[in-house]
Amino acid sequence: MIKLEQLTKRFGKTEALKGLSLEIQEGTVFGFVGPNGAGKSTTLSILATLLAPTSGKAFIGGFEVTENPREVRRLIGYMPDFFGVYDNLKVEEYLDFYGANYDIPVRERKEIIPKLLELVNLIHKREAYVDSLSRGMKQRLGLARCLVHNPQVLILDEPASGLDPRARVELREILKELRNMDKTILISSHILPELAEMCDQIGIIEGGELVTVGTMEEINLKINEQKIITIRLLNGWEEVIQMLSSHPLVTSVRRVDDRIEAGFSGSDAEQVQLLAELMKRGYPVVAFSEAQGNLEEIFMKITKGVGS
Ligand SMILES: Nc1ncnc2c1ncn2[C@@H]1O[C@H](COP(=O)(O)OP(=O)(O)OP(=O)(O)O)[C@@H](O)[C@H]1O
Repeated sequence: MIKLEQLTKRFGKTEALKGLSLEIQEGTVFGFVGPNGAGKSTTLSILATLLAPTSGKAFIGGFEVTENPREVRRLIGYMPDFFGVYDNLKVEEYLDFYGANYDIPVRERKEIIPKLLELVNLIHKREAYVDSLSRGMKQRLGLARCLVHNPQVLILDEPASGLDPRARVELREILKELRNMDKTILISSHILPELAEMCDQIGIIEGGELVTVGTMEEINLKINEQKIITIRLLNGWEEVIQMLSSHPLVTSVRRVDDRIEAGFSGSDAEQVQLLAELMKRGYPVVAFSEAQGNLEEIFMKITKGVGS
């Protein structure tokens, strides 16, 4: 349903996307995760036909986004990460305005809009001014807006950002309903756990490149496979960093303040061996431990390690 082929995008000297390739099957809820500046919004804007790639191709439903933008726009509903201000527009009028933009006849709009407001739990706010809505309500209205023309594909840029836990649960429930309606949904976030429960598949992007793609189970496995070992020394930092860099089970090494953080893909026994090796060589190890962290922190460390 969605296909990216070697997509690149340059903004002057900044390479926002460096040859991104990805395929998303119909009916999938796909989570696009990465730290700030990873290239998520750039990718979604290209798919939404708002930005042209520097090279490469992007297809939705078989239509290439730069060659057939009109067909693509009919297929997609796009929710940007930023909401404008809508003085003096009521919730219902707001949706009616967007429906008119898609040339939906008045009679149909009168039928569709209450249904959409039911779907996003805003029917009780139909007469309220858009500006008076809470952030969570505005996000849900944004969702309703991109559903006005009944698109098959939804592209949602950071829809959960700035929402409190309850508003997030509500959003998740709506996405479940949309999934049951067989929509293909591409949703971005910089927080992995935020997407973990609602997505069938996750793609992690960093520095304009795809780091990994898989089901949440597969991603969890990868994360668990890789431990982060923290080492503190009295001295000899450079030598230890060099030794670790050439160690076959060490996947990344960096110095952070008064410690070294090393990505390690070995077993517990191999971890013991690594420590033994450091001791044997006489390095003054003050501390050697596995970094504790929640899913999010570990994810951030891994993406930093892989991207740099
Ligand atoms: N219009 C622009 N002009 C110049 N540089 C840009 C522009 N848009 C994006 N960039 C740069 O491209 C890179 C990717 O940005 P992008 O907004 O796609 O990242 P992101 O993953 O969506 O991050 P965030 O979560 O912060 O929105 C960044 O380095 C950003 O500064």
